[in-house]
Amino acid sequence: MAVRGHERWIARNVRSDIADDWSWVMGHRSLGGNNLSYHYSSGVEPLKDVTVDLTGGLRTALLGANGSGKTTLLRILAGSLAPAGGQVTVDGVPLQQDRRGLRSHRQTVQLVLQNPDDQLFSADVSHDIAFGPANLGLTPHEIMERVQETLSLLALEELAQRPTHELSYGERKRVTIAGAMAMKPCLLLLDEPTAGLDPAGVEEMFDALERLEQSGTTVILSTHDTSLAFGWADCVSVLESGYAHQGSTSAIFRDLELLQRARLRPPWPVDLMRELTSRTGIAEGRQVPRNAPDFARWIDEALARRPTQSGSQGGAR
Ligand SMILES: Nc1ncnc2c1ncn2[C@@H]1O[C@H](COP(=O)(O)OP(=O)(O)OP(=O)(O)O)[C@@H](O)[C@H]1O
Repeated sequence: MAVRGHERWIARNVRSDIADDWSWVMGHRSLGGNNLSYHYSSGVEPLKDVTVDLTGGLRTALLGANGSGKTTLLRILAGSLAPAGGQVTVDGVPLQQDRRGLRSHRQTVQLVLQNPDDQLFSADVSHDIAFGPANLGLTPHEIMERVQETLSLLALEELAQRPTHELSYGERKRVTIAGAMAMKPCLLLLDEPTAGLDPAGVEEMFDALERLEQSGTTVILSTHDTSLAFGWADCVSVLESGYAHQGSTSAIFRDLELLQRARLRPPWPVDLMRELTSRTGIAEGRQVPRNAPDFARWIDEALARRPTQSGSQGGAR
């Protein structure tokens, strides 16, 4: 069976130890949404009363089924859509929905939409990445520096001169992230960044996201892939019937009723743990391992602890 790209990435990089200890988070900007509501002119009301807290330095996954309002919420948080009710805040300060407030907000928060073709404007990759910085009034030298920095951060150097319309879907997705990153935002909101990517593309995407995080950017992504969120995120916000349910990743994925209501499947490690518990009698109650190598270690330990027929502790092998 092919190993999916993000699972390979998670196996190498997951930070499962910090899910319930957020005390290390310092020096980042935080984004909040308080009691947000929104309705389209068609009458559809995807957000009724949504409160989310996107803490700087933490990986947050926004989860929800198709049509649950993920894109709508991200657009409101990024300032590209004004909420019907409620407030967006940065470090607790309400966003002013006027020209000045929104301009400054977009330097702090950048949104990358799901479809790259909605955000590619220029003929070639370098010009596209330069588009945002040029609008900030930077000098040509500063713009060039930002383009080079971003190309290298996202491992896109070889594509620098390529026409955007010739790029593959995955390459176009990385270029749109590069365009957002060139604005040097504190928070990067990604709408379904892995949708449509093959396993290698997903792995490259997560490698790139990790480099962004190392450069001090907080990444928030939306997805309906619960296994991806379980392996990657520190905390999770689930959109369901116009409301958000937020908590640490381990707490949210313990709530199987919530997942069912939200029309989401439990992540594979949660499913596997339940299956193993019911078949082998190994007691649940500990944190579910987040990836395959952790799972294998946990099984080895559990088998070693099992009493043998002679009454002594058994060995796994
Ligand atoms: N421009 C629009 N006009 C009218 N209704 C819209 C518009 N955009 C979205 N909607 C509706 O709002 C609801 C939420 O859409 P949204 O795109 O925010 O959901 P989503 O969770 O991102 O979905 P998906 O996972 O399918 O991308 C859907 O019912 C959708 O049909």
